[in-house]
Amino acid sequence: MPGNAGGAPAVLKVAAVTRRFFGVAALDGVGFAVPAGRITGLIGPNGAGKSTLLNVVSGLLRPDAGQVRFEGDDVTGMKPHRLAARGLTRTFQIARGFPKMSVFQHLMLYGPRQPGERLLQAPMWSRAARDREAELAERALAIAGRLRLSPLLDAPVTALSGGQKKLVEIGRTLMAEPRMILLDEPMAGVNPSLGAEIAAHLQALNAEGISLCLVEHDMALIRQLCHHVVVMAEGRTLVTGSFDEVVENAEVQEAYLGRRH
Ligand SMILES: Nc1ncnc2c1ncn2[C@@H]1O[C@H](COP(=O)(O)OP(=O)(O)OP(=O)(O)O)[C@@H](O)[C@H]1O
Repeated sequence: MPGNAGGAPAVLKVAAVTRRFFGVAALDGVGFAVPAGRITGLIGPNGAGKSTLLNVVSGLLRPDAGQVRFEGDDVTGMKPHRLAARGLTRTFQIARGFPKMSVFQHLMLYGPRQPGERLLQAPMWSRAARDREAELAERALAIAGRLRLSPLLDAPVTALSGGQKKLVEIGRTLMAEPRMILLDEPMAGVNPSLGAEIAAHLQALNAEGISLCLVEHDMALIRQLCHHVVVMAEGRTLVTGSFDEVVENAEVQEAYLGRRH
């Protein structure tokens, strides 16, 4: 297992975040810090609030109370495209997308553009927009290459396996040149060999300085990948620490594993 977070400064801070659905708190004052330049695992039993938290941090849901800070700035409630422009992106558990579009078109769709620029309106493009589009195409090809998606660039996303879709999700986030990526179950339902490949990609991205925070149920993967682990239960943070520290914790064993020593 990698060493612990070792006092790295926080890239992301979640403070006292509450989010209710029909009066019931899915998040109930949750707070924790994600160390910069590391891989953080966000774990907890079903219904703990992990997906809701990811939705709040990535701007899909507004919290009822509390604050989210990214690189020191208050980004609470900021829309996903603005967060992406600031360097914070996310993947989805089930890849979203447009069934008729190819892998290449998907990647291109998520490249950062200047305000007013639109894909597929070639006659209206300015020279600068065309140059930018060419840059984005080059970037999409490079990302597909590193994720071993090049042979699939022209394939419609519907033709991909679950694991390949997860790779496109990662590729999509990389188009925004992120400094931090939130990943919602990046290996769930993926065959073991592609899962190992995805794990290696995540480690390589992290080695390049991108902070990662992933929700994942597979404890072996959390142990293998994560420098730091945040355990949630019932909408709150139960404990944070290295994998070994959190699994030793009696409250975690009771809440997460359903047993006490
Ligand atoms: N859109 C919604 N409307 C109503 N309740 C919701 C909604 N989204 C989440 N909840 C509720 O909020 C609580 C937390 O759910 P959430 O999906 O965030 O947990 P989780 O930790 O991601 O669970 P899992 O590991 O099963 O995905 C659950 O009780 C869930 O039923």
